[in-house]
Amino acid sequence: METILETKDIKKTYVFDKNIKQDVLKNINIKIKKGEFVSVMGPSGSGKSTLLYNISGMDRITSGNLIFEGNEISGFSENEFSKLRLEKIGFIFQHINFLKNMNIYDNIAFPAYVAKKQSRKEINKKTEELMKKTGIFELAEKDITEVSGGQLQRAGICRALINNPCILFGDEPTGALNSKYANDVMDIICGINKEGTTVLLVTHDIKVALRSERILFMKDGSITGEYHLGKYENEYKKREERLSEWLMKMDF
Ligand SMILES: Nc1ncnc2c1ncn2[C@@H]1O[C@H](COP(=O)(O)OP(=O)(O)OP(=O)(O)O)[C@@H](O)[C@H]1O
Repeated sequence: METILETKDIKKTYVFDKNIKQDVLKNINIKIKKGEFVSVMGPSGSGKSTLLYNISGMDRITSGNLIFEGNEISGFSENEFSKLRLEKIGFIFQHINFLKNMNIYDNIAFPAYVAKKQSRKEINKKTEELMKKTGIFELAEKDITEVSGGQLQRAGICRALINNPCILFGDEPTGALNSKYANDVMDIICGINKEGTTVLLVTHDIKVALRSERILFMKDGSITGEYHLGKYENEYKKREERLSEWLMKMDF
């Protein structure tokens, strides 16, 4: 299968002052295949979110190579990264940051208005389609303060998908939700993956990781293990046993 995203020896170093540096990502080499569903797990502070932000173009790596759809992008300018994020990348945050003076519908459609790749008619069609798919169509006119956390998270997924990204990143996308909402959100993400979108999530939650086909384990800024679960089917119990056993071996 074709690789959509590859990292070669990427590093991220935070410099606090002249003498204090922290290497948060240390020579990370990963390959994500087109259409794959990958989760990143690991202890708190191991660098999972930093990895996600750096490989999605939200933040800049310190050194190494970042290859997206076969093109080296680590040297991109801010403008080039903005364009790439807008057109090719979807990102679901744990705590969605919506614009306060816009209703849910316009918040979802906003990145499409900015990208100017779709006509108004196409944007409306896509927005409605996504809102129906995630079960929030009736909330279109609502203010962001008038909906539940689970509904807001679904709206965040719609916004992340409005420009038809090739790859969807999520930083603890179910972290702020109760288990019912978390399950619904994961059903939606799995559905999107089945339709062909590559998904890469950071999670602490084994239930979320169980939906993915491959788990990367991070410790102290390095990928220290990976586990192939295979495509999510119905053999939930067996997957849970296998993954729990592996995570125990990884000291998680
Ligand atoms: N902007 C920043 N400036 C300085 N240090 C940072 C910054 N962002 C993260 N760090 C540090 O990098 C390390 C890794 O943080 P990161 O948030 O990536 O870990 P994580 O594995 O996602 O943790 P958690 O599971 O708790 O969210 C931590 O020591 C953190 O303090």
